[in-house]
Amino acid sequence: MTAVSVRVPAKVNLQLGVGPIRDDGYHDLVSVFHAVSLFDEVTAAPAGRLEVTVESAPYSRVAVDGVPTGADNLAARAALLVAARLGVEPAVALRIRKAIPVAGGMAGGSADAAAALVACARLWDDRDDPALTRDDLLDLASDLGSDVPFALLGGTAIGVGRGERLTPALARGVFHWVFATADGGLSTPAVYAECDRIRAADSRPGTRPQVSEDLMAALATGDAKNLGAALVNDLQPAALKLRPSLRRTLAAGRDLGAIGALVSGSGPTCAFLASNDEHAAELAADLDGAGVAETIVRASGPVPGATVV
Ligand SMILES: C[C@](O)(CO)[C@H](O)COP(=O)(O)OP(=O)(O)OC[C@H]1O[C@@H](n2ccc(N)nc2=O)[C@H](O)[C@@H]1O
Ligand SMILES: Nc1ncnc2c1ncn2[C@@H]1O[C@H](COP(=O)(O)OP(=O)(O)OP(=O)(O)O)[C@@H](O)[C@H]1O
Repeated sequence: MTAVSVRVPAKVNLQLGVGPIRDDGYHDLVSVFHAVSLFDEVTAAPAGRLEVTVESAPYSRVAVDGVPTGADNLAARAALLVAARLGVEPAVALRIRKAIPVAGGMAGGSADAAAALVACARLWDDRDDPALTRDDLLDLASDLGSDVPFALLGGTAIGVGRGERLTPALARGVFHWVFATADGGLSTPAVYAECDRIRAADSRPGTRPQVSEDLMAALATGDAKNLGAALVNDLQPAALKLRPSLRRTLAAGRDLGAIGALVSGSGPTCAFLASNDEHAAELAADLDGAGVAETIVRASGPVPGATVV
């Protein structure tokens, strides 16, 4: 069997509604996920034992030094789960080429896990009579992390529960984005904990979130301006508290004409919506010049989830 490569997209949450903390430590969410054209690639090749290498993708400047290469890499954990389910040895070399910022709020580790699930299933499962269905892969994905199922699905989708229970959303057209990455990541649990602290200090435990009607209407009609106005992230105040410099980044994007601006997921990457491709190119150049970010990258969405290439 030869090597299998899988390309997998980053995500931005168009809406991230966060409910009160649950007994299991997670928060009930309403998450409108949107997959964008910033891709990691995971190649799975037969090997003597499980090995992981991580590098920056060609033409990308992602700092990969903090990413684990042992069994705690999410892609390695995905390979181990698939091997256990199929009753085979996890004898695979996983080569991860990253363009998704690490600990950036764009679900890079989750994307690699989803890619490894697909790559290992293709490598080890019977093509004519597969033991693992798409639903089995989605179940394994949700065991790996709340964002992993969406990285399999891609497109635009509403996630509830921890964010792992997905329904595709009706979305028309293509949206053009500019992402401003930051130097150094933010820890997802730390951002959720800060969100709880802010709410406790305000005596507001958080209410059960609802899907934004305005957002769904903007998606269904492909109206970028209305989408920009409807973007919302309940984790943003916490991310700004932990990384105050992001206020300047968001303000710069708005001042330079972005039609929507928000922190992506748990941050610290900031996402800016442009009216069209040309506007995105201008906004990216202007944001680059403003010096308010580590790197500026353009992407469009929605794009498909983890795909064999
Ligand atoms: C911020 C988002 O990226 C938005 O899509 C996700 O909610 C985070 O998803 P993820 O990184 O896949 O998160 P997981 O690996 O499942 O959980 C990491 C930690 O994030 C917090 N967490 C995550 C999801 C959730 N619904 N509530 C939480 O409180 C918990 O502290 C948890 O221990
Ligand atoms: N394949 C991987 N790629 C990146 N990080 C990984 C990977 N496997 C494990 N990790 C660990 O996970 C941590 C979070 O990284 P990740 O890039 O997934 O963050 P994130 O994009 O903020 O996540 P999310 O948006 O899902 O909350 C990293 O600090 C790293 O130690």
